Amino acid sequence: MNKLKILNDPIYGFITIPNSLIFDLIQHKYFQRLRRITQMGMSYLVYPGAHHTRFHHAIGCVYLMQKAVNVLRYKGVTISKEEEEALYIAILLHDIGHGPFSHAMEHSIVNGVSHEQISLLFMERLNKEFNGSLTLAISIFKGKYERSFMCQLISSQLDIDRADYLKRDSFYTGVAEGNVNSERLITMLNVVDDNLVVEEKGIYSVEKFIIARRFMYWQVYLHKTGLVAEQLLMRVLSRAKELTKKGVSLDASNALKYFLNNDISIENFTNTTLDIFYELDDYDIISAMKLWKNNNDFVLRNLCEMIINRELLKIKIKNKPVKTNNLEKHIDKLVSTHNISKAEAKYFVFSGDIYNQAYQTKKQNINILHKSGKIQDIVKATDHLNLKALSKPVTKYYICHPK
Ligand SMILES: Nc1nc2c(ncn2[C@H]2C[C@H](O)[C@@H](COP(=O)(O)OP(=O)(O)OP(=O)(O)O)O2)c(=O)[nH]1
Repeated sequence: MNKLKILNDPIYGFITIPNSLIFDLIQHKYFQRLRRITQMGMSYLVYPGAHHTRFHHAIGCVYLMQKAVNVLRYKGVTISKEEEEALYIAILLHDIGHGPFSHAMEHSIVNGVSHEQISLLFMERLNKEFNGSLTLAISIFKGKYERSFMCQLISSQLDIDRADYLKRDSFYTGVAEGNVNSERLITMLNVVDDNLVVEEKGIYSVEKFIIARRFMYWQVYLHKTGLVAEQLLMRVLSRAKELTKKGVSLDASNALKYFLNNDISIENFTNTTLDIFYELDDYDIISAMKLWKNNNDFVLRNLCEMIINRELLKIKIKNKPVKTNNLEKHIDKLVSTHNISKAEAKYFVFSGDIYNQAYQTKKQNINILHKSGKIQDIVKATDHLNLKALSKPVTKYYICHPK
């Protein structure tokens, strides 16, 4: 069977699958599941085109990693065949642990287990099945491999992940401001003492990249309507769990029922849990909400209806934390109009905060290599007045309540 396939990607054009192991991993049912996990959670309720999946993103990342390997080798950096393959595997599988709706449900299906931890569990399982062929990829993914630049290509402030998702999310949402020139950024990469650097002539592309990511966070990923939808989605699951604990039987797929019935944290995330997690994707959640919107429970029924019919709560973004009496006012109103308890009303009246930092000065810095050989953090190397200011973390606050 010919395993050297070519995929057609709307962003980069034809993507060649580099070898038969990568092909077998793509064909594997664990990876195919990513076709059913949306990349941007509920953002498609705001940007109707944003229906792309983790599958698209992972394949795009492999393409960019191939570019990076070629560019670095051309510049004289040695990368062995084994290292090259490990880089492709690590980037292909870096998001394999994302659950339904990606970030939107990360903290509601399981307790305190990140998608990176679940990605690692899948990689370790696949490593057994593929007789140890993923060992080096796992070491790179964990950031343990001694050649740091390889770990930095997988996870840093200028990594292949970000280079793909900004461009891809910009394409599928139609938000032009996120359209970074990923291929030029990669062309500017180099390695000094096994650390990733960007050549001086790439400074303006790096500036654009940092600003584009900031724009995408505030304008797209944390868009207030997407935010309220994702908050409602989390509440659907916590209400469903609460009802299940009280003995109410809810219709759902077996996989979803398992996570409603069991509080899973990293300590009890067993091999069986992983098998069941593999069964779970966006479709389980959508199907359940379609059934639950007719449930007798006021809270569950209304939360599901709001998402399915896109009749969301009102949301206001503020620069200061929301005052308790502001929340109480809306809670009391809901209690009296619907004759429900305060605890039930709190499913529809809540506040929270959102946070973003365009560039972190203290970890996984983006380093610029000057022609003189000097290496400098981008914040110091640039004459862009705003870049230092953009290193400050920004927190905003929100309140949600019925219209
Ligand atoms: N709708 C929505 N999408 C989000 C949110 N946070 C992140 N995303 C999307 C934007 C990107 O397509 C992708 C970025 O997250 P990943 O899990 O791929 O990477 P990671 O968390 O490492 O991102 P980072 O390196 O911190 O930028 O997820 C969110 O709160 N809501």
